[in-house]
Amino acid sequence: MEKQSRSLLFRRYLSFLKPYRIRLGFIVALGLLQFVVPLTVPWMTKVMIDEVLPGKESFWTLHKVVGVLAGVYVAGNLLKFVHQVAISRLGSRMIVDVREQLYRHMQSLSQNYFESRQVGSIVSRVLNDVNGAQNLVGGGVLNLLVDLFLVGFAAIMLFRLDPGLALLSLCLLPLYYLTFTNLNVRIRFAWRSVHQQMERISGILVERLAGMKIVQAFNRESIEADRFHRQAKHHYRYTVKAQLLSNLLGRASQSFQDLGGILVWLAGGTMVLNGAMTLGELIAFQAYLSQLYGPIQRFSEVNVTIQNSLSNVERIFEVFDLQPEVKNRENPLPLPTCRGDVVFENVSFTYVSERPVPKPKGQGDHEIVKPLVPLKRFYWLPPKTAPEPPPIVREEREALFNVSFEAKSGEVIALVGPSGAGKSTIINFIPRFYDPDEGTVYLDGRDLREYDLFAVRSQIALVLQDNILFSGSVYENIAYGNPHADQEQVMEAAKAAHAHDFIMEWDQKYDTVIGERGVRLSGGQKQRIAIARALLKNPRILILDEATSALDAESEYLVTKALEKLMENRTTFIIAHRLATVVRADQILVVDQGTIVERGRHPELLLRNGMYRELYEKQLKAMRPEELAAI
Ligand SMILES: Nc1ncnc2c1ncn2[C@@H]1O[C@H](COP(=O)(O)OP(=O)(O)OP(=O)(O)O)[C@@H](O)[C@H]1O
Repeated sequence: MEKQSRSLLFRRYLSFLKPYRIRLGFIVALGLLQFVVPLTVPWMTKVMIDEVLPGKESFWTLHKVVGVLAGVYVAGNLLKFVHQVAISRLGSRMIVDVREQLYRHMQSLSQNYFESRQVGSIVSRVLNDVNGAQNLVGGGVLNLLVDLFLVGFAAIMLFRLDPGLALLSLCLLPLYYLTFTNLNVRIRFAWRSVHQQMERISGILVERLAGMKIVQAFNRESIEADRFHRQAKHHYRYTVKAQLLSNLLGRASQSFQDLGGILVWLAGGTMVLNGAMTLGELIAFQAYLSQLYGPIQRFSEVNVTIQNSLSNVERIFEVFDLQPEVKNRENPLPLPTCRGDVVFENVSFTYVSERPVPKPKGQGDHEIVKPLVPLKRFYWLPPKTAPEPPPIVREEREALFNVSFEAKSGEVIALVGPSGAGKSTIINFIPRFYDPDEGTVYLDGRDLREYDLFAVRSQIALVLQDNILFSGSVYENIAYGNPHADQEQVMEAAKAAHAHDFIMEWDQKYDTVIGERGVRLSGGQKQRIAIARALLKNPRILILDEATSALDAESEYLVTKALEKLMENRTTFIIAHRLATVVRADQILVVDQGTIVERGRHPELLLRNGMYRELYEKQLKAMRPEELAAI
């Protein structure tokens, strides 16, 4: 991420307030009134002491002054209430926008982003960080604008009452500034540690909760609980440190305020005794002084919120600053109809991932954030930049070299080869999850990158090995393939996918709610619902990462039938694990170490005595008699 000064970060964040300019103006105006009204109080105290109480005015004047004072208090309170409500509503509204835009942006990011991060740490940005950032608007920060006016007004009044005394009372400010600057930078770093630690906790927590079966099967509960305890303990430590520093700053600014007051009592008291100042003037002076120090004191309190929230905001903008690797060119071509001719021409690709430098074994723990501290011990000026990002290693893994092949519309292309050969990498280029580093993928004769990304993806459906179903009803899961489909079409798709019968056996039928990732379903059922979802999309190109090996014979038969239906009249790419599919394919590509080593139809390849024949014979040996009969 580009290094950003805090003020730039603050301004970028506040740009989310742009649509609410009028509301913001109203809030600032209310805030001004809320503070200006009580500013009249010290002046009225002076009038009371110097004019009303010594008996220079009538009782009626006393009543009038007290009446005005009461009015000022009531108005002040009312204004404060309305002001607070308006601020919290604006803060919440703004956070909805930030969260929405962040989520939209995340969805536009390339697969690489999701593959190189833990789900929990991504979730932590959308939920925890955005929540924390809200306080920048809600937690009294907007009052600071108003406080600026208040400080100015109080300073003018102090100089009007007595310039010499005013200078004396302000001489502590430079010292206060240095204390503030140096404590402040430490508070910011402390909050950064807190948020980073929270991200680590949530990364591992989500992972372990999703894989609870493995945790329990390997009896790792108590080890996992210990890990959680260790992470939470560090989060606690960092939070305590951040709060301690914040508290220290609060007390320091209170002490400066008290010291200022004492100096004024000493010098001002002497002046009153010498007759150079009236008692009322001294009391008014003290009151204005506290109104000058009040905002400064408040600022040091609100500063805790600012520092905390700014480190959240930093993390939000880290995500906003990431650019999708795969995106539309300018004026992309529409793709209203698609034949489904796919050509790969000399495609090469290297996976590049960037991750923090791993700690050497025995030196530290990747589950715990190292406490972050400022670079210098003392700052005369507030430091301008964010801290250095952790050192990153760039890992490159060459995955494909010069892959070329041609798939004609309606053909079935099977990709076979050993694990890690590059089969999934090849099919990832078709929906543009990645773009090739070299070479070109053509669709209907044109470079895939010339088309609108959304249009390309709407022509493609995927049925993956580990089919992800979302929490919701079966109906919603199938309709995910085409939100415009009606009930009849959803049922048609389910029938074609051989899913209708088992769905109708459930009490709630299509309304049955399936758990997160479809845990209540068997492997074969999940697969058939995923096929129904793909059928409903009615794609021109179909990508199957076929995984029928884990299914029993009955499910496999039904899934195969469903797949055959799904493949009719579409260009189909299959990462084939089952010989039955491979044997019938129009073209078989044998992939090994990132290149296509053999290609052709089944009988030709068998004759070649190469890698295909080897794979074929290995599978043949492992086959059940009924599978052999099917071939
Ligand atoms: N996101 C990634 N980042 C880095 N390397 C990757 C990534 N995905 C795959 N690879 C690497 O690229 C190579 C090809 O992987 P790929 O998943 O395409 O193989 P595959 O033939 O589909 O394997 P399998 O049949 O086991 O699924 C492997 O060495 C793999 O480790």
